[in-house]
Amino acid sequence: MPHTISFIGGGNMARSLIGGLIARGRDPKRMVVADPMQAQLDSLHQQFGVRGTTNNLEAATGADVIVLAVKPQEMRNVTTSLLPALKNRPLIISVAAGIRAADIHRWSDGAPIVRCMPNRPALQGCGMTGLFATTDVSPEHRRVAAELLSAVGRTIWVEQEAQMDIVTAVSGSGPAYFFLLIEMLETAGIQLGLPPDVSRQLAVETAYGSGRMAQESPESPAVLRQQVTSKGGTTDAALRVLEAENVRAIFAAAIAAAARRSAELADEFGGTDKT
Ligand SMILES: NC(=O)C1=CN([C@@H]2O[C@H](COP(=O)(O)OP(=O)(O)OC[C@H]3O[C@@H](n4cnc5c(N)ncnc54)[C@H](OP(=O)(O)O)[C@@H]3O)[C@@H](O)[C@H]2O)C=CC1
Ligand SMILES: O=C(O)[C@@H]1CCC=N1
Repeated sequence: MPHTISFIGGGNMARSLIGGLIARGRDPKRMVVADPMQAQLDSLHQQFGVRGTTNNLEAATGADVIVLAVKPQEMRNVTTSLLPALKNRPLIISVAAGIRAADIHRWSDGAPIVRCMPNRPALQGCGMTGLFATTDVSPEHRRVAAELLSAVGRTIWVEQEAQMDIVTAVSGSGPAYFFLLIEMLETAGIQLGLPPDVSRQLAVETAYGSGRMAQESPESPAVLRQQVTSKGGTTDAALRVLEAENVRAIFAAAIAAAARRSAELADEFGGTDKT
């Protein structure tokens, strides 16, 4: 019998996971979602047929797996409010940025915790999720968490919890960097004289094709880039501008800022535990 899953928080990330799981055959009747906004619950019900409630405790009671999909700021209150539902030791999966396993473990009175950092393309079944669990989490619970997230894309375990901050910066936030690049390509195309719909299509399909090629090709992204870049040609002209403007340093600083912010969120809204 597949697990019953309770989502606490029905926002963007929960929507991506619920939609991705249902599209890949999970039974919406074995899921429930809790959110304070009735409109949010109605929209999830309409789109995916999943039951909603504004009562977190009701949603969590009897679930085998509880996915905490609220903002890091809410994690402490939400977890402690679920305590009566945690007596049967359901698995807690946290997708919250930053918040450390030891803090959730403490707030939940010792529940097994797997931290997951998925990303929004989970909705399309092509998400990327980094997972981390402390050594006391059983192989069975690790398997359940990995299986759940594998249903909506690829998964990878990290060994050190601090690496989850870096996963968050690279792949959790990562879709936003690619969307920004798509926006910038689209805008540049329009400014140079293309109709907006033509420019949008060129930008989106180029991003899709490049991602697929990077995924499927045995070559590294650096080699694939070189294969597009004819000496003295158009790509070379563009890349020279990007390198001269220090695009690599800009991206390195941006991603470091995201990783730093993840660690800060843990300190601000978690506690002092560091593992
Ligand atoms: N968005 C993304 O791409 C990713 C997000 N994450 C993580 O997922 C978590 C959720 O992010 P995201 O989905 O973007 O945020 P959203 O704000 O879209 O979703 C959070 C939802 O939780 C609801 N909520 C607020 N308080 C409570 C409460 N006490 N009990 C139940 N539900 C509550 C919010 O309602 P209301 O709006 O009314 O406050 C909102 O609908 C975060 O911790 C984030 O770090 C991880 C990976 C990627
Ligand atoms: O921006 C955020 O904090 C969340 C975590 C990763 C993606 N969105």
